[in-house]
Amino acid sequence: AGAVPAAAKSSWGPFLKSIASFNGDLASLTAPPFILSPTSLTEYSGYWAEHPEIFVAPGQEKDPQKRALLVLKWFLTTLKQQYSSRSEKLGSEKKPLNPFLGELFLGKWKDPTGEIGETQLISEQVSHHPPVTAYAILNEKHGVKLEGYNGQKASFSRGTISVRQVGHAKYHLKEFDEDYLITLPSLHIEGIVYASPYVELNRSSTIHSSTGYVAQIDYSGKGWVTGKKNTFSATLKKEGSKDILYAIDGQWSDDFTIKEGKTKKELETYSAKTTEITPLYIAPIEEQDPLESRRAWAKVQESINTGDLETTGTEKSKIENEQRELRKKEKEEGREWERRYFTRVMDDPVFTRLSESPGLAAEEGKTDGIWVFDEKKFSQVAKANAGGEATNAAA
Ligand SMILES: CCC(=O)OC[C@H](C)CC[C@H]1O[C@H]2C[C@H]3[C@@H]4CC=C5C[C@@H](O)CC[C@]5(C)[C@H]4CC[C@]3(C)[C@H]2[C@@H]1C
Repeated sequence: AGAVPAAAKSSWGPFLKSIASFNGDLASLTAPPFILSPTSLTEYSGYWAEHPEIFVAPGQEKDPQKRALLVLKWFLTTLKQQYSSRSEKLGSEKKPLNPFLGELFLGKWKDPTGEIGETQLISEQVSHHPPVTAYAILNEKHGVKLEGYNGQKASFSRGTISVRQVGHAKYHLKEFDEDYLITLPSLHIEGIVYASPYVELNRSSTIHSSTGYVAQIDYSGKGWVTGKKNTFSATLKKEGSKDILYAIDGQWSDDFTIKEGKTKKELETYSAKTTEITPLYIAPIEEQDPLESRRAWAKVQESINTGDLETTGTEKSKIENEQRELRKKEKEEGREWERRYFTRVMDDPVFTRLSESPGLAAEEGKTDGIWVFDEKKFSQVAKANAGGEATNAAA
């Protein structure tokens, strides 16, 4: 991780004091300027499919057991970008912009080859207090749909910030009418006292398939055997069986190897470091909806990038004041902000069926509702936009 300029270190002291009285709301932390990222948290939903070819691979596999392995492999290949891409690119973990209610982040991974087809990203901040981001990633050609939502419950102790993720991801294969319920790993931020924070994943997470396969991923961080960071070991089993069908071991930010459960035969080694990611295409700012992150935060992002703290402050307050006005008006009119692509339900059949599987502590999804992608709303927006284009063309 990059060294922190001495001057910046001086602001680290007050920051460390501020986290000593940390109340669990990450957005409330007064992060020092060098930790502020110009990226909004709504953009993090894109980390789920930066290798579209791996994201759609299960849709082309006829054998259900191999499909379950390909879903586990895809999940593991998303971890490096999810949890260490800021450290790799920017020298340390950063504090993302805290999205406002209704903020959108829309993009697509194009496919010049024609084999993968286009993969669309829809990310929406469906709650501000507490912050919850819902997302859907759609690939029509292979009938693959990922939908999910996540929030964070954070605490601070012994010099590290621990984050439990609330929510889940649901990977659906249309051709096989198959679902995979994915739980989100807990994490903690190491290196805070050295003013060079980075994420390490804790404990374990699971993937339960409607075909009865269970993947468990155990994150051992600085493995006590290897001493290497980001170490994990994963197994794929049939529900109720002790037999390991496949075992995957290694580092989610580097290499990991897929082995046959019984024979330990090495089937494949994946290199997270060398596998190219596909860039996400985002519409130019002038074509974006005012609610889209990079248009809404443009002035704040600009001032963070130029280190102009004062403008960052004033531009952020403008957005926060606009939001307060909107909430006040909604309250007076007795209505709630209309989410554009997602709906909150108290029960989701797939979630219920798969979360009954033993060992899946998914109770948090049941407390204040589950956010699901609303196909009806999506097609209405698409029609409205298409209509819009048509009228522009007509004009
Ligand atoms: C916050 C003040 C400060 O300077 O703290 C020092 C550090 C920057 C720690 C706080 C921030 O660390 C960031 C890491 C962020 C998570 C990274 C990846 C993901 C996966 C994604 O799928 C969902 C979101 C999630 C969990 C991010 C949530 C927000 C985190 C914890 C940032 C912290 C504010």
